[in-house]
Amino acid sequence: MSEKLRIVVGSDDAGYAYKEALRQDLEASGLVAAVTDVGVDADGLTAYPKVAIAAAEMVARGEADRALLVCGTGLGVAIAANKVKGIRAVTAHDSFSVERAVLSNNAQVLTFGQRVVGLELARRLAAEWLTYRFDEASASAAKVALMDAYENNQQEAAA
Ligand SMILES: O=C(CO)[C@H](O)COP(=O)(O)O
Repeated sequence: MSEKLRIVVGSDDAGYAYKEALRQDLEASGLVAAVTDVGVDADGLTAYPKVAIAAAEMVARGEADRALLVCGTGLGVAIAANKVKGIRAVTAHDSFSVERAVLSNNAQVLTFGQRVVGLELARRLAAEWLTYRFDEASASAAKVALMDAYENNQQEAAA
């Protein structure tokens, strides 16, 4: 068994119910070292970019290994998380994409849309997601490195 992951979960109000269900699944799985919930709470109205950026920054700082984020479509939280340096966030609502998000793209952030995907499928996809680990020795690693290199050069040019 691979090392257990530290996972941060978050949502806006449109993703709250799924975020709660997924957090409970993660906590009960026995496959996760720690689950951190960055909100929202039941009556929370925090805009999705704030929650997504808070979660992605935890991953970028090395305080969590991955983030699982939910909004209405999954798209807004992915876009916001991708603004954080070093973060690769994807929306994926099918099993193959969830697998490739980790194995091809080394994405640390997976997002779901509560208004798009059924709860039971989201729960199953999250369970599958936990089992994958990126292989730094794989052929995909050089492709991911190209994205990192572009991002790092952009940062240097802006400095
Ligand atoms: O899905 C969302 C963003 O991608 C969010 O839950 C709702 O955003 P809104 O349509 O701008 O309210």
